Amino acid sequence: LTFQFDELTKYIDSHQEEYVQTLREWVAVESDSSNVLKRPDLDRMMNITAEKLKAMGGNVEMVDIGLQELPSGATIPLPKVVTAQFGSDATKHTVCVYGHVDVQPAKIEDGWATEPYNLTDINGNLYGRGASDNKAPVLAWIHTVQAYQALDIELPVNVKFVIEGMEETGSNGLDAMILSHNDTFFADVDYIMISDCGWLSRRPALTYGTRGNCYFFAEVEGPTQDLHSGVYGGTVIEPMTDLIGILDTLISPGGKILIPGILEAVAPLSDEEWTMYQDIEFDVENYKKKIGVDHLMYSNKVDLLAHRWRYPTVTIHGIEGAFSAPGTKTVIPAKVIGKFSIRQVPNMDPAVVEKQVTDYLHSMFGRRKSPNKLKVTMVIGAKPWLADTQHPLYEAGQEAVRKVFKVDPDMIREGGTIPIAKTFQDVTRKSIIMLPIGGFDDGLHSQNEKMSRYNYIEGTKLFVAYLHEVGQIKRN
Ligand SMILES: NCC(=O)N[C@@H](Cc1c[nH]cn1)C(=O)O
Ligand SMILES: [Zn+2]
Ligand SMILES: [Zn+2]
Repeated sequence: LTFQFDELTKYIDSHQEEYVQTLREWVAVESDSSNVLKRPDLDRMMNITAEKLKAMGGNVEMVDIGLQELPSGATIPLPKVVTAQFGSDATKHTVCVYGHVDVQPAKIEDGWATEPYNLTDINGNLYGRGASDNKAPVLAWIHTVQAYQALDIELPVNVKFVIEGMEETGSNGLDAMILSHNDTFFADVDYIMISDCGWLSRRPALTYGTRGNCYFFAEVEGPTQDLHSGVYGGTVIEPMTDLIGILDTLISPGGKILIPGILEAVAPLSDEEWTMYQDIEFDVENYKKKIGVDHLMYSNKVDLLAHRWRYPTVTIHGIEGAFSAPGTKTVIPAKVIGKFSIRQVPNMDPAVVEKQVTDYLHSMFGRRKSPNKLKVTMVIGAKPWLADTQHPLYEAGQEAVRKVFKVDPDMIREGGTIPIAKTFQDVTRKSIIMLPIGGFDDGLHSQNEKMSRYNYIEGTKLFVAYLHEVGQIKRN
């Protein structure tokens, strides 16, 4: 079978506007999985995804994954997971592409230069929430199959899809779905492909590790209702003061995690890793410029990469119930919920971390002798994932990158989390590769998230080439 790469890339180039228009339609759906009020939009996004795959002749199912329990105790249906299958030739490998079409929240008031849900092209950059994370990569995979179909070129592998709508909130319900479909949908899958991350620089990359994440709520409850801070201040032991006090014991100003046991679990950095990081092209000054800071926790490349990829960190995200609007409300909030997360790395175990954090916060709170009530809950416990870079999947990735971009890819890890990656690895026991097409400066989860046309279109070509390369891997 000769590989008709030129025909395929020409087809992709000539359909660029159509691909951008589809991305525009997808970005217009406010599929924010963290806000239950947006659930109808998220459900609509899952339907749009399923319809797109059906229109291409895929064998599509919308899998019911049960209910989501809300903090109030009420339940709502989780968005359905879309599965699809193209081809079932037993002589070929079967790959399964995983992606998500839910997004992080975004409001123009957060400081966006353009409407977050109106895809806006500025100098070849397509700005919009979810453009890079993860709608364009999912579409690039779909367009890959479509390009083969349109040119009547046989797919070199059978292609399956698993597209979910809860990734940004920890992939609720997906673990159980994978377990229950392991002997059916996943039985003939050979390899799993994920494109939900970005390059480190302008050089294309292959990703072989992600951090996990343990996300906590620390709720401090005091009076039965909010109080006037002048009338009651000085007499009441304030929940917010307690909360800030205990949150401040999590991490030192220099970035050292202060919770006993956490750092002890971390796999030490090997000499081999140190050398690998040393050889990676990473411009520290550029990195600082991109995020708009003069100083970082560390000044040298290896420390920075190691702390981005393979050491844990604590981030305090916000406080629910706190006064945060513009203006000067003089209130004592009655109940506040501190939200923080701890990125996980080998050999940390979320179940152990949950106990370490809960015990530690209760002991710090105990020292305050406060009459208020503290409740600590871990709401997400996602494990880290690490791949074998010597696997033929990675060789195939290198070959495909060379074919499309004429360079060797960086071999990188990702500081973010794909909560389901480790479950795929443990339950299906199939090899996984992460094949990013996002740019290093896409602003994921941030204001002005974007996907460049270049990455979107060349990324589609990369996937086309990659399927060919995977088709070449010898079958056992
Ligand atoms: N694109 C991957 C991504 O952004 N994943 C989220 C998943 C997550 C982890 N904890 C809560 N959500 C991330 O923040 O890494
Ligand atoms: Zn994502
Ligand atoms: Zn994300």
